Amino acid sequence: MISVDRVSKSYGSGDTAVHALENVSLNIAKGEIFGVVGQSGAGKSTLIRTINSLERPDSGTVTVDGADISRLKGAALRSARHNIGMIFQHFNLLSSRTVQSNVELSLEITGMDRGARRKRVAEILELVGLEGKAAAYPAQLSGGQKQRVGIARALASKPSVLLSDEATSALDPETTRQILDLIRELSRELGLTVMLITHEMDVVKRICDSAAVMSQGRILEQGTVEGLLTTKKSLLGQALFQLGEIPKNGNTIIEITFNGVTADRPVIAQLARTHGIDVGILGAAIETIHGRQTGRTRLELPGQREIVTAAIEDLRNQGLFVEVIGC
Ligand SMILES: Nc1ncnc2c1ncn2[C@@H]1O[C@H](COP(=O)(O)OP(=O)(O)OP(=O)(O)O)[C@@H](O)[C@H]1O
Repeated sequence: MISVDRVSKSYGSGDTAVHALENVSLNIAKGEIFGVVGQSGAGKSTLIRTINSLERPDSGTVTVDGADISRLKGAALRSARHNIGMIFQHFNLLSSRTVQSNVELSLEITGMDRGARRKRVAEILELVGLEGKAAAYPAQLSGGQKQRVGIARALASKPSVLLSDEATSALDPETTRQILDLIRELSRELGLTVMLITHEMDVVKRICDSAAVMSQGRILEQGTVEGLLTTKKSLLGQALFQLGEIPKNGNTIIEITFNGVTADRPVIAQLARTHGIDVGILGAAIETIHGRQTGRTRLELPGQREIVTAAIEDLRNQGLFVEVIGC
């Protein structure tokens, strides 16, 4: 649905040039929720702006729903842009207009008649949980309600793509969860493809199917969230699963990676029972992602080397990924 192919974009020239994007490639499938994470200045906003064509890449191609958006002009570009909705950190609502009027504005531009606009606004406000709020002004709404208006406005013209630029960064944790859940529901219900940029790893964990980590204009890694989280060397995995120092006391220290299938098995109890090992849990970072458990646990296995080796072998034979990280 969205394909970014070897896109580069610099600002300025010569020694002072800033390479905001360097040879960036990614593919987002229809209906997928794709997160882009990275520190400030990583190039996330530039990337999102090349996707809605607010920026033209210096080289490379951006295709959205089959349209080469990096090269379109005039009416063709305007039409391709109608297929892309966008939501923002600070909502960007017009304070002098009601909720109804804010949402309707995006439909006026498409030339839809007044009756059809009213009907569509009522529909979309219900979808985002704002029925009864059509006559309210932005100042009368909570942050979460304002973002719901932002989402309604972005989706009013039935785009197939939603771009989110730090849409939950100004919201408290509970409201963030509600808005993320709403985006996920809408994506599933409407078959909407979502690309969201964020500096919050938790956002990725909560709703994304796939993610890319950016730094200094480059993509450092990308893949499915489950894949990234269970890959030990993954930056995303490390950021989410911080298990602290490895003790050096002569005991064997292992890490078990759970990949969604095995996490609900009583692995540790079984290890203690079957092999008579007095297992110590040094840390665990298990998350439920899309209803499946994913993560790592760090265990200390005291006792005779042969018994511990046999126990590790046993875990591996159960299909678990086990690494010995200290002994
Ligand atoms: N219009 C511009 N002119 C000059 N430099 C720019 C422009 N827009 C972005 N940059 C530079 O490009 C780099 C990438 O910026 P960008 O805004 O894409 O990063 P970001 O990851 O979105 O950061 P943030 O999270 O702070 O918004 C930065 O070094 C920034 O200073």
